[in-house]
Amino acid sequence: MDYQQLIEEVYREVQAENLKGKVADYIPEIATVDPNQFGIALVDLKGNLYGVGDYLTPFSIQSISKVHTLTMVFHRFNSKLWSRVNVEPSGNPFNSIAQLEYENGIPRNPFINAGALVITDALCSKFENPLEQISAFINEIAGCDCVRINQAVMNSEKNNAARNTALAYFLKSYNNFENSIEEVLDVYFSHCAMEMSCVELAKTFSFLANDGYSIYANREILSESHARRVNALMLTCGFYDEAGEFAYKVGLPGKSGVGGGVAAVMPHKFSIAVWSPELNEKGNSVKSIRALELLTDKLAFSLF
Ligand SMILES: NC(=O)CC[C@H](N)C(=O)O
Repeated sequence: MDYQQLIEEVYREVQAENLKGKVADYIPEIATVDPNQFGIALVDLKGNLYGVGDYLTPFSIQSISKVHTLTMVFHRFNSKLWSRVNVEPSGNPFNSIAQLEYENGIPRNPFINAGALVITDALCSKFENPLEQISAFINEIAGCDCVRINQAVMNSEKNNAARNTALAYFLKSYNNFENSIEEVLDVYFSHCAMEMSCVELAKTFSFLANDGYSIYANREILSESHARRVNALMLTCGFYDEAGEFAYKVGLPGKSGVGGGVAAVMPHKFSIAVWSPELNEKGNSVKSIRALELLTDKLAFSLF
């Protein structure tokens, strides 16, 4: 399969469809990006890179960083941490608070905001400088010094933090929060405000297509069985209340962010990152999802 030709074809067809959505505006700084940008990068397991469109332009990875932070604590899978967060799809918006109350402060999964806050809290308990550790980890698995935290995006989210702050207090009221709320939120907003290009992001997901082994870090990042579990979580929970539709249409484990990025993996073949800022009403990028749907259609295979 000629991957370059494949992604160019997908790119052209998606552009011709002229799909429309809405750039996330609850983080005002994100709303300032040019909505017409669109890029695709694919990285195979030998490290060959393929790209089209704005695949070298950095963008805000937002919730996609929740896969990286989860990976950093995953070896504690059998430990106490996993009584603090579940592994079930939520069927609710990413920032929903309702479910947290009737499930006694245990978030449904690590990818909704409440669950990701628990993971960031665990990183704050584990490390003296959690943000430095997160950046160093992502740089290592990307094989380059590519992580940049966009301070304007970070401040913009911090100044519009009512919902996430409420979630954190709610977790605390159920004793499911160990550190200071301000500290954890700062680390959370900062890792969400990391910027990367499609090609850098695809590299950071490569280990998940490769049974947990990173060809960039030259080491096992997760055991094969843990890598499979992170992929299972992405498949069932990576797109919030659109996870079922993504599995149905695309059939790959993936994770979206409100910056318009989607990263996905085809186990044993490649990782891919697609970016386009306009989102549907579920907070997922319209063009990125359509591109991945066309891609697996043309490849005529997915996980299934
Ligand atoms: N889905 C997302 O990308 C949401 C991330 C964003 N930083 C938030 O907490 O709201």
